[in-house]
Amino acid sequence: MKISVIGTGYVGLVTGTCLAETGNDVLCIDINKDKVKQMQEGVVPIYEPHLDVLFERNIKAGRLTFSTSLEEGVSHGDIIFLALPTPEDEDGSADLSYVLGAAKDIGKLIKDYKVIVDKSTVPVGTADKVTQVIANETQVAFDVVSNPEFLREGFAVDDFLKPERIVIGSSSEKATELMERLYKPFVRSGNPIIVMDEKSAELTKYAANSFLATKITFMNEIANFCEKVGADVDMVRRGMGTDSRIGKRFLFPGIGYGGSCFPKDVKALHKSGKDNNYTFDILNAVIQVNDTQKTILLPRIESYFDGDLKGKTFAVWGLAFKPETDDIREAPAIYIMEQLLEKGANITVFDPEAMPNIKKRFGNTLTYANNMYEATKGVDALVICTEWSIFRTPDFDKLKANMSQPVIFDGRNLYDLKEVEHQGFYYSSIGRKTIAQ
Ligand SMILES: NC(=O)C1=CN([C@@H]2O[C@H](COP(=O)(O)OP(=O)(O)OC[C@H]3O[C@@H](n4cnc5c(N)ncnc54)[C@H](O)[C@@H]3O)[C@@H](O)[C@H]2O)C=CC1
Ligand SMILES: O=C(O)[C@H]1O[C@H](OP(=O)(O)OP(=O)(O)OC[C@H]2O[C@@H](n3ccc(=O)[nH]c3=O)[C@H](O)[C@@H]2O)[C@H](O)[C@@H](O)[C@@H]1O
Repeated sequence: MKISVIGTGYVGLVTGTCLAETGNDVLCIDINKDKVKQMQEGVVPIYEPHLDVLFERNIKAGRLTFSTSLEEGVSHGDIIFLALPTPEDEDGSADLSYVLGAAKDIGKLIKDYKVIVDKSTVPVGTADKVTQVIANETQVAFDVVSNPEFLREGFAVDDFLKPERIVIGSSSEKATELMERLYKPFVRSGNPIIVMDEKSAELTKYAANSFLATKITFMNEIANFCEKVGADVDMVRRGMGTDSRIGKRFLFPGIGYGGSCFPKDVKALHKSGKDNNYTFDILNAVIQVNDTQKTILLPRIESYFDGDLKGKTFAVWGLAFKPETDDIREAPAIYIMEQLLEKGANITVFDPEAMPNIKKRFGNTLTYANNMYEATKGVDALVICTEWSIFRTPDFDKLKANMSQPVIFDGRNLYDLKEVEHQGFYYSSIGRKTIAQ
């Protein structure tokens, strides 16, 4: 099939590449000229495991091409995916200007029947709005489908190629048939394509993300309570997670959820509630608890150093909002580092992939190390913000030799308490007892 993808961020790029992988002729459109040039030269503009192999293969096969021209995009695809940003607006709602702006332009350019697919995460009612905006510009027949994306950064290719489910919100038989045909190669494992109305599909996406954010937040609160009463959240997590009704995943406490989606999507659903005369009390609490959780290590760090961080030096390991990505959007590390800098501390950072993005944001206010050990030379404490595998089994002797004090504040519970105690570290983590030497 001929496919166009408008917007080549995470979702657009993965969607386009994976659809080319199953033999479709895919044209990806982006307004960012530099990005398009880079992609035309065969360079993947983001770090995402396994994407480069598929990307290269499909470009070579001529199935994956790039352009800045929306006109070309509208003429090329029988199915046109909108994978455009829906960032948080000032009032917490999803900013639909990219999606509706593109819809209007598509309306002006459309010459024959097309299926326009909302891949972006959008509030209930957006498919209707997109339909209206296009219909205002053209007499040509078209259908609008809601097809939310559930991929996770770091596992995006696998999630797209082997999805647990595909949700299609459509009230047109013709469009539904085309979408089912397009996705057929991805459901060979027996996972379902769930067809529903557009509004339910739109809400499914917000409900899924908000539920997962709530699950994490609940565990963060349990972790905080564990510290008050002397319980160990790792044990509680294991005890709970073996109940299949609860499940083992997304129960890991830490320094709050971040990323480009959970924070904005929880707020957008909360705001959607307000707009429809419904108060999501639970989401209100989730937003507040997560805001506090992001900087929960700070009072501990301050208290350890008797309230004076001026001139103290810290190593920060992990800057991305989670491992296996270079994405720093809403990364807890950012909030912690901003506050440490404000209090006069010096920081040396290391992350396997996110250093260039952090450099763009923090410039020379930070020192950038070439590896995890270099970051710890002469520091008063190590702060861990992301659970990259490389941080999980460090050489503790080397760390002790490098650091001016053996002190670790761990926002991701990477180490076994007995081991760090044995190694002679002061160790503060989340929801577990503090090891004080
Ligand atoms: N990042 C993720 O893991 C996931 C994101 N989503 C949703 O997918 C949507 C897109 O998210 P990301 O891919 O992260 O976005 P992104 O912000 O990484 O990329 C968006 C791309 O669209 C381009 N763009 C902006 N305006 C354009 C226009 N008028 N024409 C052509 N290109 C244009 C930008 O240059 C950029 O390359 C959002 O609604 C997001 O909530 C859904 C599931 C996963
Ligand atoms: O809509 C989206 O953009 C995507 O949002 C999330 O994917 P992603 O943001 O890539 O990352 P997750 O693995 O879900 O992690 C999100 C945040 O939660 C945190 N988290 C996750 C799991 C956990 O147990 N504890 C925890 O604190 C992570 O550190 C991270 O900051 C969802 O998992 C995807 O299904 C969804 O498509």
